[in-house]
Amino acid sequence: MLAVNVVKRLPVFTLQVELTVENEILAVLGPSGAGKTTLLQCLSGLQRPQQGEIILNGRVLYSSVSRTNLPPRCRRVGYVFQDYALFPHMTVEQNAAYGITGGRTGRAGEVGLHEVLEMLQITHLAGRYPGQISGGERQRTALARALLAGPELLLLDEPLSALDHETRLKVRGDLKSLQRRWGIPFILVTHDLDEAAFLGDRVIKLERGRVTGRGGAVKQHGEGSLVVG
Ligand SMILES: Nc1ncnc2c1ncn2[C@@H]1O[C@H](COP(=O)(O)OP(=O)(O)OP(=O)(O)O)[C@@H](O)[C@H]1O
Repeated sequence: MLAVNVVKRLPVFTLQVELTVENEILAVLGPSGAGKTTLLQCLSGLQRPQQGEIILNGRVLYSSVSRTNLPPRCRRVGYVFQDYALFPHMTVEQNAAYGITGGRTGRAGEVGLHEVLEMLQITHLAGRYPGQISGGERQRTALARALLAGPELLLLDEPLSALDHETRLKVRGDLKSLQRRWGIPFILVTHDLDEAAFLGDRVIKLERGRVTGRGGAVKQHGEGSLVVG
């Protein structure tokens, strides 16, 4: 379980978020500039909050009280970036294998590289380079790399935004079953209400750094409003 309570001052507002996430998908919805990426970066260790704490399965990743701030590589937090950030000079298999690090425990130890490639349906692309595969396939490769690092939490920043409509519909179903199979919390950032409703077991809406809506289910109610259920 992830427990978060952070405060981070930004130039135009203060990000102030308190939430817990079980082994489920939390969708974070909100307009551009609301602080969604900043929140993910605080969780992954790429940015440092000013106050609060972040606790993942009982491990303190950040605490302003005990002055703890684990570096990203020690957090066991996977991050799939909006543009997937694959290494262009490495094949699909090499990119995915980059996630495997010696001595780490977790699902990556049990489930090997080839099983993950198989699960994500990219085995036949193992020898290709990122420039030779589609957007959806690049996304799967980035997911494979993130999962093979054995994360206890997976962060996905607009994971479907680079995909066309049809691929998006397919991949979002796959993402949901992947989370069920992997059994760790996923936090997924999106602008898209429909996507949040489909993917999120729970949804929060972030505006100017504050949670302005929480719901178990999102219903479209007029122009993009969030009905807290
Ligand atoms: N390191 C930083 N230093 C200064 N300002 C920052 C920093 N990171 C983010 N900001 C500012 O904080 C606000 C929140 O940005 P953030 O990228 O978190 O929003 P977002 O909700 O992810 O937006 P988008 O959906 O457009 O990606 C913005 O006003 C941004 O300009």
